[in-house]
Amino acid sequence: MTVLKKVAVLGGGSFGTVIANLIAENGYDVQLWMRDQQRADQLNYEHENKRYLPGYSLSEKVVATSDLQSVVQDAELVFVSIPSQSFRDVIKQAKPFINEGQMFVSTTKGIEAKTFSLMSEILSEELPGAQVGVLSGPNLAKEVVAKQLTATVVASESQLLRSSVQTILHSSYFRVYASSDTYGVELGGTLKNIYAIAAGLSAALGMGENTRAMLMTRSLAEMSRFAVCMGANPMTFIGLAGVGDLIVTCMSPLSRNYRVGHALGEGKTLEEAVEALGQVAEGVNTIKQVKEKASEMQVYMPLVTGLYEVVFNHAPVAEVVKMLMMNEQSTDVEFVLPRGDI
Ligand SMILES: NC(=O)C1=CN([C@@H]2O[C@H](COP(=O)(O)OP(=O)(O)OC[C@H]3O[C@@H](n4cnc5c(N)ncnc54)[C@H](O)[C@@H]3O)[C@@H](O)[C@H]2O)C=CC1
Ligand SMILES: O=C(CO)COP(=O)(O)O
Repeated sequence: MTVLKKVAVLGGGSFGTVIANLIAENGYDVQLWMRDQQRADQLNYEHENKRYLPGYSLSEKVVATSDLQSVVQDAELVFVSIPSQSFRDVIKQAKPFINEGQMFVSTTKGIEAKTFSLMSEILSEELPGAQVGVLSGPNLAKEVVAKQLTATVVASESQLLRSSVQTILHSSYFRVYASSDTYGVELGGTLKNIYAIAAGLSAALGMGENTRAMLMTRSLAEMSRFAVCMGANPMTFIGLAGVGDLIVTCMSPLSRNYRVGHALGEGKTLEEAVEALGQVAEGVNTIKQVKEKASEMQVYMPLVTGLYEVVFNHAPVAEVVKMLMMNEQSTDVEFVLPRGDI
């Protein structure tokens, strides 16, 4: 069994706090890096993250600080829960204190603008001597901290990293499966955010459950088609990090992406919807990045294209829906396996 002496989490938002708490509840000391020392002091004193997880009491073994060096230096395992657009910046700040062989696990479900890099790629680029992995699955932060039975996937080429993460996170209510398809697991968690926005939007417009089932199933087909073109294993998409996470975020008002979509459906502007949320909704940026990449790679993604028109070009939903429902049917084959031409 892996014995870890020092474990750290970067990012004191909803999910970083949840990961730190899972580790602490398993009996390990864990340091949580937050950029604001006042908030760190408050968390240490009250054992609660008042801003992101109000009302949930945290283990006393979670120790928060804004001193990045003391958190990452000599930590064998570091989880990174920083929103995608700040991720590289934080890793660059941490870089001077990092040594060869440390393990880094991203829990972030987004894509860096301009580079189309996923977070594991940023980690490998910035920290060439590190062992890199990702954690993804249907893991709504508030349900995990409430100890609802949950499963997730750790993916990495490193067997040591996979088993270390399983050891440190696994508990009676949190089950950790392992995968070697890092890219597929990470892409699944990232792409589903797009469709959660569409699901929230359709719910606010009063669309029915047949519609939601169609949307989710065709979303899975569309994201799998894209992922295969990008080199991921399509089988990953029928697992927790694919369809599992798609289900939870398209069904739950706890999902921030779903809530952004819902607010748009209620007539709010994108700016108002994001502002009211006060937390990260990665899917908003992901729509843009995936739409661009899909046209570059010539991948057919009608849902992404339609949602882009609604969210960024103010296209009327009714027109986009009509276009989606009425377009040329002769090419509609539900799926063709095993090449992944889904
Ligand atoms: N909340 C959830 O249920 C889950 C979230 N995730 C993913 O985890 C990532 C983080 O999400 P959440 O923690 O939920 O977001 P959040 O919005 O709750 O918190 C974000 C945290 O990052 C910090 N942050 C932002 N920019 C920073 C910077 N430049 N330097 C230092 N800290 C910075 C903020 O201060 C805040 O503490 C996202 O990619 C999300 O998709 C993954 C699984 C579940
Ligand atoms: O990824 C998540 C659950 O698995 C959280 O989704 P949101 O970022 O939409 O809240």
